[in-house]
Amino acid sequence: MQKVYADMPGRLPAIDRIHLHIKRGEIFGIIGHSGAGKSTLLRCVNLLERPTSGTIRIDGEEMMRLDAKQLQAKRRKIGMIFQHFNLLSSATVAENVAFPLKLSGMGQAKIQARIQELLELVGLLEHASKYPNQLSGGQKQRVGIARALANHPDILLCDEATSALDPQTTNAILALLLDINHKLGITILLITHEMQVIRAICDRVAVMENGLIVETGNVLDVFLKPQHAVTKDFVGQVSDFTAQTSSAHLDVPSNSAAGTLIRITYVGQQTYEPILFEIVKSTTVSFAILQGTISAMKGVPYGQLVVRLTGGQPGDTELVIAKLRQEDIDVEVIAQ
Ligand SMILES: Nc1ncnc2c1ncn2[C@@H]1O[C@H](COP(=O)(O)OP(=O)(O)OP(=O)(O)O)[C@@H](O)[C@H]1O
Repeated sequence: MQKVYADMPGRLPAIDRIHLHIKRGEIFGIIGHSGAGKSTLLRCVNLLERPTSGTIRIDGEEMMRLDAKQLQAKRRKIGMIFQHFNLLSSATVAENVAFPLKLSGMGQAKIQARIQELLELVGLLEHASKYPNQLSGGQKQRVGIARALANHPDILLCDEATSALDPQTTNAILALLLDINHKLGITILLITHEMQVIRAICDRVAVMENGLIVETGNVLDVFLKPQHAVTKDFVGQVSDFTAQTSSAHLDVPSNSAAGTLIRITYVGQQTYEPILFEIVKSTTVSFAILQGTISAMKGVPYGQLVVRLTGGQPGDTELVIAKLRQEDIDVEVIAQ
């Protein structure tokens, strides 16, 4: 898929060569710096922007082939939330949520019942008759979410939904999105420039630069083995360790040059087990931990250690590495 804006002749396409398949029920994140093309890509999904070439298929249906009425019906099944919430300031919370329900022709009694359900889901029942300017940013986004979910969409598009919020409120909104994904099975496609948003709730991620997707994969893989420079930069935002690949970048004392330098990556339960210690103990090798972190990705703990292995009988270092790998631990030899 490609999008060239009409008023940008001679310039690069806003997005180009996009091939993306998003699975039903997953939370998919698109990350990129300002101008990378994230908003354009997101807005192409529900045809708020029409791609210049290519197709968008949702549930097997080609969006570009729908007539106006069919498109309207399809859009009801695609909710959207925004960075600046886009609420009607002269309408109460309940009226904001009622808006899409009225558009879809629902009767008054049903609308009232649905508003109750939605406000309960987002934790705003007691604020139903307040106006947006009486709410905090987080509460406004909850109204945005309730409104987006009003017509039972299959897909929720999130356009920098937490970028205007403080870190604590961001976490609460991300937790709500995760909860909605679990409870309703709704597919979430979000764009962000914050890697911590990706780490907190996404299953898969695509990294964009200059209108192109430069890297895509499972969040865990992308975090632990970022390939592209932009991805490494984003991963560095949220990691205590950075994805250095050579010992030259590590803060290693110069008098510790001997031995083998390895990076060990643990995921899940392994993170809490003394596997390295147990394996080294069975040999004559010594080890020193030079860097280490433990973090969590969508609730799954993961950790990395940079370790120098020294001494031992010939072949012992190789044995330690082989045994670690047998335990399904990822080992990268950084320097020997
Ligand atoms: N309506 C428009 N008309 C012309 N050019 C546009 C339009 N919208 C976006 N662009 C251009 O397309 C490119 C991609 O912009 P886009 O807003 O999709 O990126 P983004 O990654 O979402 O950035 P940001 O995070 O700053 O919103 C930019 O060069 C931008 O100037």
